[in-house]
Amino acid sequence: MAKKKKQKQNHLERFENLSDEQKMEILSSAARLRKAHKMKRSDRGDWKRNLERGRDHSGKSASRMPQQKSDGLEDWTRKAMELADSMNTLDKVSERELFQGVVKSISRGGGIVRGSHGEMTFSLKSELAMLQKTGVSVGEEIFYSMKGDGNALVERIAKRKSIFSRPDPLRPKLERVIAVNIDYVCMVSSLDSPAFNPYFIDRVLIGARQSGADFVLCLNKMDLEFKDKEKVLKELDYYRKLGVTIFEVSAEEDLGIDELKLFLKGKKSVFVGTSGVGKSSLLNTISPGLDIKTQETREKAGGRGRHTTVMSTFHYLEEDDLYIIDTPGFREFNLMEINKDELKFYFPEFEGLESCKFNNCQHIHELGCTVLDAVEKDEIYERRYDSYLRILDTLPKSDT
Ligand SMILES: Nc1nc2c(ncn2[C@@H]2O[C@H](COP(=O)(O)OP(=O)(O)OP(=O)(O)O)[C@@H](O)[C@H]2O)c(=O)[nH]1
Ligand SMILES: [Zn+2]
Repeated sequence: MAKKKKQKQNHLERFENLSDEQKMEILSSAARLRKAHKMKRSDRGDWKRNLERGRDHSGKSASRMPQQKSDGLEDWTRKAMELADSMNTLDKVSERELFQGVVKSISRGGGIVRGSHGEMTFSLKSELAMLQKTGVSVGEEIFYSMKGDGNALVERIAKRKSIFSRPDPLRPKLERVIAVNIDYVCMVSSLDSPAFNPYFIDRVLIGARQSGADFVLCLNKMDLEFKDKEKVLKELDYYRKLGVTIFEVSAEEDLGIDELKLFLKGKKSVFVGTSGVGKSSLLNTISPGLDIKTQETREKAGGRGRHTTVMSTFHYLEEDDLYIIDTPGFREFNLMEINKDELKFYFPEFEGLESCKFNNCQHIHELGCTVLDAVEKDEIYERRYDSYLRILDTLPKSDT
């Protein structure tokens, strides 16, 4: 009995160490075995009829029928491993012809992929769904085979280089992936109308750092004149000191666009921003071919002025060698997988200070806090410190 248990464990451990392709082969086989078993079971017509009548063949009550073995994939995976062992096929996984592509957009159960065959709809191989914790996302690099109907079947997903996500606004524990494999998170803000919001920028800045991509700030509507312009520009200087890349642009007057395009060339960029900052206008100025609906064009078309971009969409602009992912306008941007003790590490201005009296100092009101000292002496910008406190307020406590 103990030996059997060990064998079972062994099979599962070996399964974990297989390549993705081998795993998939085994899972396919497991699914086939399970299906065959189910069909066999449903063939037992008279047994089933007896069961429905509440009696088995021997006339015993159905409640005392032996429990059916679990349909759990784990057991079938183990059986498939045994089968592969006995037939010696594990090391000879068939190399089907696979093509490479990038996921352009997502819809229920699949989406659109841009690959060697142009753009086509795709579906996911069912075993893949079992291997992946989250489904595929926009920007995903995938390997697909061609199905008989001319659509793609995603067989493998490449390791992600970056993941830009946020919590679901209604279910905060649920991660909503905005885009993957991106080089830049390009945040569009406006100088005014809507007002420049550095608190929002600070959150996205942290989200970008977590994702593994670089943060880029595009300050749009630079053509506007308004009384607090100097104040906003001073704020920008502070971000520059923190090492943030900033482009001052005007989509309306085509200012600073060429510089931005040159910077984005050959890189994958996801564009984010709150509604009305001119993200759609900016993308259309970058490339009129994108033809993204702006608030004005929507109103002219009789729309109600609400967002039309409901999902992220990946665009490749061959002429300029730009990879751009457009996203719906965000109303809020919260952070995930970060706790109260970790937030300080996302504020580079806190680095290099002498350590606080308490090594678990959260820099709120503790005695001997060097961050508070530096804020008082104007060595740390108070507005940024205020942002730190506001974000801190929204985060969960550390687990320890
Ligand atoms: N003055 C000025 N206005 C601009 C500029 N860019 C966009 N706008 C105006 O700002 C408004 C909003 O522009 P959109 O491009 O629709 O903004 P958006 O960020 O895409 O907004 P949503 O689609 O709602 O997410 C429109 O009335 C644009 O004409 C700019 O550079 N300067
Ligand atoms: Zn402190």
